[in-house]
Amino acid sequence: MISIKDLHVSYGSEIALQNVNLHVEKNTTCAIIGPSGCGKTTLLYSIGALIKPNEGKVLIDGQELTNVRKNTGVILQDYGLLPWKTVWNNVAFALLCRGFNKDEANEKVEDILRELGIYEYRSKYPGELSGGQKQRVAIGRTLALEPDLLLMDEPSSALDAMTKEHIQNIILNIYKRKPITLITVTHNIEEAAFLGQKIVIMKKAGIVHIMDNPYFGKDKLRENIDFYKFCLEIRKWIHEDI
Ligand SMILES: Nc1ncnc2c1ncn2[C@@H]1O[C@H](COP(=O)(O)OP(=O)(O)OP(=O)(O)O)[C@@H](O)[C@H]1O
Repeated sequence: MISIKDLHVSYGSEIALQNVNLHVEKNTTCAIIGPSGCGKTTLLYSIGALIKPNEGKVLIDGQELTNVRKNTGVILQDYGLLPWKTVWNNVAFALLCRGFNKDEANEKVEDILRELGIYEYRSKYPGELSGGQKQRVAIGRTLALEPDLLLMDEPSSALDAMTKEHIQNIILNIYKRKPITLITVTHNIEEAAFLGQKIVIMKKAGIVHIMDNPYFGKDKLRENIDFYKFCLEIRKWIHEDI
């Protein structure tokens, strides 16, 4: 479980987070949504220990977070792929750095590339891939390390509408097959409602509302009118003057 207590983060005189409190149960998903500059990325980075809070703390499974955890996977907006390595080697590299031997790494790389439907691109370089393919490689590279907590910053923001849905489906299916704790930062209301069991709505430097998502994981969600009504409820909270 993730437990965030009275978190405060400033960049110089800019207050990015103030008195933020949040609990996310183990192996559940949570989407963080809010306008640009409200502190979403700062909150995600605090959970990943990529930045240290000025005040307050983050506990993961009861342990106070003081350093980057081995079992936390992070997928950032720009994918972070190594342009001089092939798809195969981008994923393998992460495993070799983690201490897997070559045979173990190769076995895992093949499994994950097949699972994500990118095995056929294994010899290509990131520069030869579409945005959606790059994102799948980035997801594969992180998932190969079998994290128990996955943090994603705008996983589909750079993608067109169809590819966005495809990536969201892949993420949801991966979660359904093997639940881990999944935290997604997004600007996109549909993405939040699709990927978040819990929807955290932020406004300038704080959380203004938390919603449980009764539609999470349901079949044919995008054909369900109630799903879009739920999206409208989220929208009201984002646009409400508080
Ligand atoms: N390195 C930094 N130095 C100074 N100010 C920063 C830095 N990073 C973020 N900020 C400021 O902190 C506030 C929160 O930024 P953050 O990136 O967390 O917001 P966000 O909600 O993720 O924004 P976006 O949706 O545009 O990515 C903003 O006002 C931003 O300008």
